Amino acid sequence: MILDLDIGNTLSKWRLKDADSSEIRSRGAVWTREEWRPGADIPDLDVVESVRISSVARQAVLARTVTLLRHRVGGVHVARSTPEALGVTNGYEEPARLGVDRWMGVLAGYQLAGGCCSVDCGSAITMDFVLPGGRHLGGYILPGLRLMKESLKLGTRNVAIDPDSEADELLEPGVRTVEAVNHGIYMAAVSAVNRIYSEVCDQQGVALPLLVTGGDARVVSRGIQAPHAVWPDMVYGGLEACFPLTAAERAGRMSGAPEVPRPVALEKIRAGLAFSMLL
Ligand SMILES: Nc1ncnc2c1ncn2[C@@H]1O[C@H](COP(=O)(O)OP(=O)(O)OP(=O)(O)O)[C@@H](O)[C@H]1O
Ligand SMILES: CC(C)(CO)[C@@H](O)C(=O)NCCC(=O)O
Ligand SMILES: [K+]
Repeated sequence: MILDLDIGNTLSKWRLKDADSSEIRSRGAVWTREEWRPGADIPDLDVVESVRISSVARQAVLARTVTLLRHRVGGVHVARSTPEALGVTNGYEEPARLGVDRWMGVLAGYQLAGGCCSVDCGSAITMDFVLPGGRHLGGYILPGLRLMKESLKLGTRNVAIDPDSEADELLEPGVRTVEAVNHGIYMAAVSAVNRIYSEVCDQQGVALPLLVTGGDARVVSRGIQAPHAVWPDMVYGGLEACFPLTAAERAGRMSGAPEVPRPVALEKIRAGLAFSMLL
């Protein structure tokens, strides 16, 4: 079995992948804490042959996790943000400072769709752009839905947006605090994603495929106007591409990769931007 780990600021996600059949056997999430330990909610390490890790937690958390795993597991692969990988050049002035979860998303997106915009709706919402040809431009970081809600300190943090809410319900003015906050932060997030996507496509003169991942991907997706695909395993896709271990991975296939819809014509994106400026 292969253990894939995506250690975020809030949650550490894991999945177990069968190295022979490439099937995902189990998955879960635990709070990111001081130390990552196998336990009731974490897989049994006895069945694990290799581990692949993407971590944006404090260095000490990663160091302890790796030390613990090296005692028990043969191959431990830790992803890093590098100046170049898999045909993509990192756009950051200091490439190592780009969050490795973003870098994994960019590499997975590029492998799947070529030039693209990758959006990760987690503790933070990040957007990254790669042009066809592989130049990563850099991106945007904004607070995620939960952080925006907590920062208001209105006692609404535990009332999450129902992921099944319709986008047009969330557009309406709220008539209770919880509703006003939920609708407000939702609009802040989706307006930013829609605007940034359109602006960058306009500036670069290319309509890019759009991919969305992260804990809040499903709800944010409902408000994204451009054609896009939700890919919950996008960060894991980057790990598969960087450290291919199975036959399918060596052939360039990433588990759970979605069909990516063709982007709308650039003229349509530009017309949308021009229209919103007129009002
Ligand atoms: N059980 C959960 N605990 C916390 N957040 C959850 C949970 N389920 C869904 N969410 C939502 O997922 C978001 C966190 O997404 P994700 O799991 O991608 O974060 P993360 O990996 O910790 O983020 P980051 O990588 O930025 O630290 C929160 O904003 C929250 O709204
Ligand atoms: C922005 C987050 C927190 C998103 O998980 C992560 O990618 C990170 O810690 N990045 C480092 C800063 C940067 O990417 O510029
Ligand atoms: K994340």
